[in-house]
Amino acid sequence: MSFVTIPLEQKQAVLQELGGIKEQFAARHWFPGTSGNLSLRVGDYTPDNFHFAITASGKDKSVSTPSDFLFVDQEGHPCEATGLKPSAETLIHCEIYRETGCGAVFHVHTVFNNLVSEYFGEKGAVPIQGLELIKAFNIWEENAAITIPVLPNYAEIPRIAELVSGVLNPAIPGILLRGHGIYAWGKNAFEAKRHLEAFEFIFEYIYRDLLLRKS
Ligand SMILES: CSCCC(=O)C(=O)COP(=O)(O)O
Ligand SMILES: [Zn+2]
Repeated sequence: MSFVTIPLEQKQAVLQELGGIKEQFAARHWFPGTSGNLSLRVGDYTPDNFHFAITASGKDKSVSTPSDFLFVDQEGHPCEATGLKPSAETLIHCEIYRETGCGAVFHVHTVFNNLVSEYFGEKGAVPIQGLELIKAFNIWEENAAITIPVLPNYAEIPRIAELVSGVLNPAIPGILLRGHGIYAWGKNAFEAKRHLEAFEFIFEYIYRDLLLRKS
């Protein structure tokens, strides 16, 4: 494990932005039962050398404390002296950064993303067509059809992380874990938040659409 010195101003900016996002998502009840994790990259990026701030594992993400986040390297190891433990799902964040070069990765558990991931779990992908919110992914084609990958929710996170590169579609900034939640990312926190909000809108739409069609 090698420690790096991240300039104080960079650290403060990242922690402030990530803390603000955490508060907004908590207000939407997007972190039930300590679930969910958020990360924001800091400094330069190459696929084999990057650093990011990530939520500490097992915390109540609806409260703000000085020990909410820590900084880790591209392997998910703390890159500064700390007593905090990174999110249990840090390796999935590492894999998404490595594959996409993105700037932020947000993971939340919601009833809608869980229901939809389970409904389409066997198929391995959620199909969507013609919704306006697809434009939030920068896809502007009329009546666009997209699919969101769904990965199995193995107990061992490295087993999930190693599947990410095989299903990741660079045009679709999200992956569902079956019966677990969504990972959404973007080039920065603003974009990752826009993507996550669009995914959540779409999942609620799919759920309600399926109900309507049944009745
Ligand atoms: C109680 S939720 C189970 C773990 C999980 O899926 C999650 O998102 C939170 O884990 P973390 O280690 O990031 O707190
Ligand atoms: Zn989770």
